[in-house]
This record gives sequence, structure tokens and C-alpha cells, in this order.
Amino acid sequence: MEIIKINHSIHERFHFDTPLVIAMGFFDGVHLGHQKVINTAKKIAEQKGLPLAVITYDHKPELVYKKMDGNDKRYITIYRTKMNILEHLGVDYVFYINYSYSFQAQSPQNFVDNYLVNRFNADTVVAGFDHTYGDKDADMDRLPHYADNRFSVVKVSADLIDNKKVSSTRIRRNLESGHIKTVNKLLGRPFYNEGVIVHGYARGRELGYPTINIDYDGLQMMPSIGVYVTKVKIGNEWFEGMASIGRNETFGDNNPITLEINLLNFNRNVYGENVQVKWLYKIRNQVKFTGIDNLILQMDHDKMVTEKFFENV
Ligand SMILES: Cc1cc2nc3c(=O)[nH]c(=O)nc-3n(C[C@H](O)[C@H](O)[C@H](O)COP(=O)(O)O)c2cc1C
Ligand SMILES: Nc1ncnc2c1ncn2[C@@H]1O[C@H](COP(=O)(O)OP(=O)(O)O)[C@@H](O)[C@H]1O
Repeated sequence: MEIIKINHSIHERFHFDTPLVIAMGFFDGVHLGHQKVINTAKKIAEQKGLPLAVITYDHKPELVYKKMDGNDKRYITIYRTKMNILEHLGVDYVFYINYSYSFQAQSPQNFVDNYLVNRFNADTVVAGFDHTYGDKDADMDRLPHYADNRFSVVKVSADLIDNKKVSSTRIRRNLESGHIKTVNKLLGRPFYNEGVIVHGYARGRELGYPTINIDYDGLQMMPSIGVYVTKVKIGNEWFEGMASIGRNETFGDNNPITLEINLLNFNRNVYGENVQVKWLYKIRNQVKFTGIDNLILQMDHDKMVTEKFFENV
């Protein structure tokens, strides 16, 4: 898969020679609904013998017109994760457009002419039923009008789970309320993220539960504070683990939020390793314990729950 970064003013003369089948969308999460769009485009590309391209953007469009804080500015899938998943879906080219004020200020007709036709040589454009590519007049029902027979348009219907639309917003809400099973169902894979193992306060080994402390990208949206069953990939190996994401309240108020994972049947020095964490099940909320002994007793119990989880999968 080739990633081609496009800036509105720098790449004015960009032109792709081969006609393309293009799936268009922001695709945060690359959830089951997004996968339906991309798989539809993939099938058409195969039937026509053309490459499959995805048009996506480097950040949320809202960033151009409002101040964003907290989880609002974070992503279910950051750049690397999104690209990784797109590659696995069989995408040949990604046009990664810098979403700037000047890019968004184009009229829908200009976007279609400048981008879909002139730059990207669209043969077919596929997107979800609610996709917009500019202002309120830029919906999928009007795309054939702007296309004016220069490319075909395919509108993909909503993917429903439990009678509700699969959407990034629904996934974000479930992440924020710790409903990781629902998150994973909507994504069509376990929610995962990446990071690097750094030093903590060396308390873990004294508690009898050493933890890898994971430093992750600030733009990565994480599950809500709590204790979770996870799988952790270090090098090429997967390990079972119990994760704590929280402020380690037992050790004082207002600590920063950290991600720490005790790995089962593991005893190695792994500082500096890159890891991937797959989130599988929420065990409980964080507790501010009155003493270390109570925290240890609770972690003994968490370990039992974690082992049971893996016995039953
Ligand atoms: C499975 C698990 C559950 C935890 N639950 C809590 C908790 O409920 N309350 C809390 O204050 N800390 C909790 N912790 C965090 C420990 O306080 C933390 O791992 C310990 O302070 C080690 O810190 P260090 O890595 O900086 O040495 C938990 C840790 C793990 C691995
Ligand atoms: N079962 C285990 N789970 C997690 N880390 C382990 C385990 N066994 C050994 N380690 C090592 O111990 C380190 C964590 O020890 P800990 O006392 O929690 O110190 P710190 O929090 O300062 O890193 C890990 O980074 C890892 O290198």
C-alpha cells in the first residue's frame, strides 16, 4: 500500500494516471460500517481490474473551525493503526489529505473537479450513505450531479448492529463508558493501541504485581478508567495481562492517568520494547484502597478473573 500525502496548495498539479476505484471517508476506527464501504469498493476494483484507493484526512474536519480538547481531539485509530488496517483490507493507495481551511473552503463542485476527477482520476467513488465532502449540499445523493457522468457513484447503506447504526460516535461513547465488548463488536476486531514500555515508580514489584507502564500517543483515545483483561504483544509474542488505566488513587490524589499491565506467567525486563495492547473485557472500576494489603487482595482476585476469562475463550 502506498500513502500519498496531499496538501491543497502544494500539490495543485498532482495527477494520478491510472483510473481508480475510490472509497471516501474519514474512517475513524475503521469499524464494521467503514469496512462495508471499503469492501464494496474492493469488489468493484477487482471486477474492473483497477486499483483501490482510499481518500482520507489527517485530522478531524472540526479542528479547522473550533477549539477541541480532551477526547474530542483524540482518535479511535491514530494514523499508524488506521494505515495498518487499511493495508490489511487490501487498499492499494491512500490519499492522505491535509484538511485545512483552504481545502474545506472549496465548493462541492470544485472538490469533485479538483480532487475526484483531476487529481485522482476516479472511475468509481464509493462512500457511506451519510458521507459529506464539504458543506450541507455535499451529500451522496447529490454526488452524481457533480460527477456529471465522469465517474460512477456507489452509496453504501448503514451497517446495523442491535438495530442501531454502527458509528464512530457510538464506539467513542462505549469506550468512554467502559463497554469494551460492545466496542469490539462494532469494530469487528478487538480494540487495540500501541505504546512503549517506560519506568513507573517501581511499586509494582513490591506489591508482588510488577507492571509494564505503557507510554502512548496523546491523540489515542483510550477506554475509560478501570481494570481490564488484555492481551499484549511484545516482539512477536502475545501475553495475557490484567491492565489498570487510572490515577493509582491508593497512592495519592491527582496522579496522572497511567496505563499499567501485569502480565501472567511472565518475568522479563522489557523496558523500551514497543507493545500492542488488545482490550478484551472490563473487570471493574478503580478503587481508592485504604491500605496496600487491600489493593493486593483485590489484585489477587483480578488475577483469578483474568485467568478464568482466558480459560473460557
Ligand atoms: C490489575 C490491576 C489493578 C489495579 N487496581 C488499582 C486500583 O483499584 N486502585 C489503585 O489505586 N491502583 C490500582 N492498580 C495500580 C497499582 O496501584 C499500580 O500498578 C502500582 O501503583 C504500581 O505502580 P508502578 O508501576 O508505578 O510501580 C492496579 C494495577 C493492576 C495491575
Ligand atoms: N509479570 C510481569 N508483568 C509486567 N512486568 C514485569 C513482569 N515481570 C517482570 N516485569 C518487569 O518489571 C517491570 C515493572 O516493575 P515495577 O516494579 O512495576 O516497576 P516500574 O513500575 O517502575 O516500571 C516491567 O517493566 C518489566 O520489565
